[in-house]
Amino acid sequence: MRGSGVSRVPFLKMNGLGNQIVVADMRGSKARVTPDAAIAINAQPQTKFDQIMAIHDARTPGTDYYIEIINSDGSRAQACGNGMRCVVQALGAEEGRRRFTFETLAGILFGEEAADGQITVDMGTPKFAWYDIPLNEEFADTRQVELQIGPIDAPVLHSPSVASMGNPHATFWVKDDVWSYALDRFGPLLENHPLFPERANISIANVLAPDRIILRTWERGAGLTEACGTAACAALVNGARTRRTARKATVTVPGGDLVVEWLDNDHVTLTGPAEFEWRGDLDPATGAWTRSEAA
Ligand SMILES: N[C@@H](CCC[C@H](N)C(=O)O)C(=O)O
Repeated sequence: MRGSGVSRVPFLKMNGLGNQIVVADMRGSKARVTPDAAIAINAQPQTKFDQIMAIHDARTPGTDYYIEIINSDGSRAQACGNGMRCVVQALGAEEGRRRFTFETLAGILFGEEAADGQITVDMGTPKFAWYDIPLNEEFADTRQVELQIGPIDAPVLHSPSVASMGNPHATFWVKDDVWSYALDRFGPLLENHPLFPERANISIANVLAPDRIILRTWERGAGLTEACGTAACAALVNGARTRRTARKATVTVPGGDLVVEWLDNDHVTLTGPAEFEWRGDLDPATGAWTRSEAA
């Protein structure tokens, strides 16, 4: 997959539990995927994606690669759990090893593929201070913040727990079916709510048992997705600190099951699968792409 320094770079179309991922190999290239290219790639049905994971040469000693994360609206994201699993699988297949250390905007992360194909990514430590998420208003306790949607006296969704997993998340707790909420309608309003100066990923969570959460997410910069790994991590840490869940749970998202654990060292791990679909090459400046003949 290694890039050759010419203007087109190889890419893999992959998914992490249905989270649509393009892994672009920018190694050896000085180029970056432009916002216009991302929007153009996403505009075509075959390459509609949630995130591009751009693999760059390492910038920091002790890390294998620098990973840049680009949402389908062209914006940059600090973290992407499902995309990191795709990167681990892609590089593992190429390099014949199982463990990698990456640098992202969220910090240094580790990823490892087990013999059964399940991939675990250490997503770092969560942050809960209002200015770290960030929020536009000071809250001493971010386990429950004042935010609601729907009629003032009968809100449809209200009082989310908020957290940063490197990127901003709001977890709205519900006691009934997460599918009964019009997340496609409320998601964009909440993502862009003035409380979130950098916008936010918006999730609806139903805790079925201390070790089982059902979750749907409206992703910042990407919209409704089949899976959002960092949202699953945020739901688990928010669940544990509000005593709704244990520190380890299966988080069921539309695309399937993720296992999230909040370790004693404060790091959060995310475990799940990744799937290769097909490969091609693309121009990171314009988004023009070609599918390779060979699978
Ligand atoms: N799909 C992701 C999250 C991607 C980034 C997010 N949309 C943001 O802008 O913060 C995941 O699996 O974590």
